[in-house]
Amino acid sequence: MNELKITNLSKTYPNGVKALDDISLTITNGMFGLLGPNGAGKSSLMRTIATLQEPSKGSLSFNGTDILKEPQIIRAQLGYLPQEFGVYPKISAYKLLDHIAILKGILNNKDRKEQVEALLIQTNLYAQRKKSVSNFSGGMRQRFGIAQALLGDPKLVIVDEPTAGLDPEERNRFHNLLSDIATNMIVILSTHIVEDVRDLCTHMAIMGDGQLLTQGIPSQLMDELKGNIWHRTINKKDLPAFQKAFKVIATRLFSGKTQIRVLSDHCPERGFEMVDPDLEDVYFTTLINRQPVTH
Ligand SMILES: Nc1ncnc2c1ncn2[C@@H]1O[C@H](COP(=O)(O)OP(=O)(O)OP(=O)(O)O)[C@@H](O)[C@H]1O
Repeated sequence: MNELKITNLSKTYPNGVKALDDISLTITNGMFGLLGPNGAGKSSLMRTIATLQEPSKGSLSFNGTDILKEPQIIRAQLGYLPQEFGVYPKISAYKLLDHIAILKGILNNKDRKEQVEALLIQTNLYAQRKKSVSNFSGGMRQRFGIAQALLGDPKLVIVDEPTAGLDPEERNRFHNLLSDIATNMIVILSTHIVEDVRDLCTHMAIMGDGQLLTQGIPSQLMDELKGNIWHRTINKKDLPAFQKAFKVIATRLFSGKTQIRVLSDHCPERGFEMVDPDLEDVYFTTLINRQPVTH
């Protein structure tokens, strides 16, 4: 079992933005979902774990090794799919993956050929191996991104907002690929898409304004809200009045009608119906309450 331990981690950028504020979190094998709105600090946390930037305070250890003191230990065991992969050179997917493998230190020709071919097959890109990645669709690029992250048999894989812009079929394919790899390693999925976490993750945390607002097992976090989520269809023009009177956590359109979900430990008023909490309720309730977890 691998263990990533994050203790009291803070990061303030030179411009004064406090992107991470005293984060403590322990992550073990499986898919871990890190949810938060834009600017919450997810990418800052991912880059710090990947040792691409140093924290201002706090410590980070991987399987007992202090990775701030010995960053090469995590670098050798890390696969990273960043939010922006940059520009792809106009060479074939096979050649590019082979090149990245050399950069990762896989120098034995036979081993490298085996790994590159196996990963192209695993990510369903073998048939397209002679095509340039710059001509790939968004979904194919993301699968290529996973292939490069898996080179060298990592124990920790970080994927930052991987499904943004993918169509439902590609997203599904990408999800299956991620869940297949997460059995023997830690996979951290950083996203603002609640469904990605709901579909894939055994553990999760929610960040807001650089702070860790909650963490736990998705089903347990949903159970904790049982009896507190109420639903009602309203006229759109009445929305401001409902927002004034109740804690409206979400507004959804369904067949052109406005539906609201309200957080309350009792029936807010006649016409509301109690519903089973979903992960979006956990997410929005957490962001509205904004009480960081204390350790
Ligand atoms: N290199 C940097 N220098 C200064 N400020 C930064 C830097 N990188 C991020 N920030 C700021 O830190 C805060 C957290 O940003 P970060 O990118 O970590 O959040 P995020 O949750 O990943 O959001 P997004 O999904 O938009 O990437 C934001 O206010 C952002 O503007």
